[in-house]
Amino acid sequence: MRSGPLLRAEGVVKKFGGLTALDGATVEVKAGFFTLLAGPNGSGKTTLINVITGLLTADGGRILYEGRDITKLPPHERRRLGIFRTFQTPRLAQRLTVLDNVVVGALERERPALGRWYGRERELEDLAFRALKLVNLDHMWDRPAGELSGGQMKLLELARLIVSGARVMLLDEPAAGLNPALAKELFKHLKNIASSGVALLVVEHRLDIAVDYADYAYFMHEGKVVVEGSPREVFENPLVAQIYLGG
Ligand SMILES: Nc1ncnc2c1ncn2[C@@H]1O[C@H](COP(=O)(O)OP(=O)(O)OP(=O)(O)O)[C@@H](O)[C@H]1O
Repeated sequence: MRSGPLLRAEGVVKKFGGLTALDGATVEVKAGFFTLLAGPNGSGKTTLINVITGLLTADGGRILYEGRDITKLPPHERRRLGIFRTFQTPRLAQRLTVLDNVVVGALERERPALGRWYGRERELEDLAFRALKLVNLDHMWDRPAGELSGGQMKLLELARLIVSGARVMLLDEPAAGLNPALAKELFKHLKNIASSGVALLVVEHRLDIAVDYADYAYFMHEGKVVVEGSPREVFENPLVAQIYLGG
């Protein structure tokens, strides 16, 4: 496993008019690690994800990927490097089977060289099936995606990301709307995905339920990282409690 970070956002500044949403935020994401990005509402978490994907242009700081400065790359080129994000609502083909939804994800990755899969459909399905196994959806492989529960659709979207060659996954509140038990179930799968070698950065403000699954945590406040360390250390830091209570 690589020891340096795959991705580093360094001293990122982002202003919206007179409001400073990011005020020199620095985070690192390592391959094989599940990294948590926590903080109260409005602390800049989503803005940071948007700057990392290139959806927003930073006013200061830089984004490094494998040590290379990608601050000026447009979003589609960052995607090509393997930097992916999910959206609140999964984008799935409802009438295709669960397995075929993942196969389509794999084909998207190979778009310039689709022909190379002719006669190798079996191999492609095996790849898709392995991704389904990672998120515990393999038993549903032949069901239409439209029949899945909301939580299962999120898992299917993650399986698609796995086969589409994501090396960095940025997930903005993937457990939003899930009760604590289901959220923990999701975090368990996220831990497996990270262990498979992906650099995973997950926005979640409920530190208490994520603490046992993540490897590292950043806590943001007013556009800065104010506490970082093991999730347990961050969770138990008095400043963190104070900020949440104050908010
Ligand atoms: N497009 C925008 N235009 C103006 N202000 C914005 C914009 N996007 C975010 N902001 C402001 O920037 C600050 C940081 O917002 P951001 O959404 O990044 O916080 P967050 O930590 O993700 O919060 P939440 O947990 O509520 O999603 C907030 O004050 C927000 O109102």
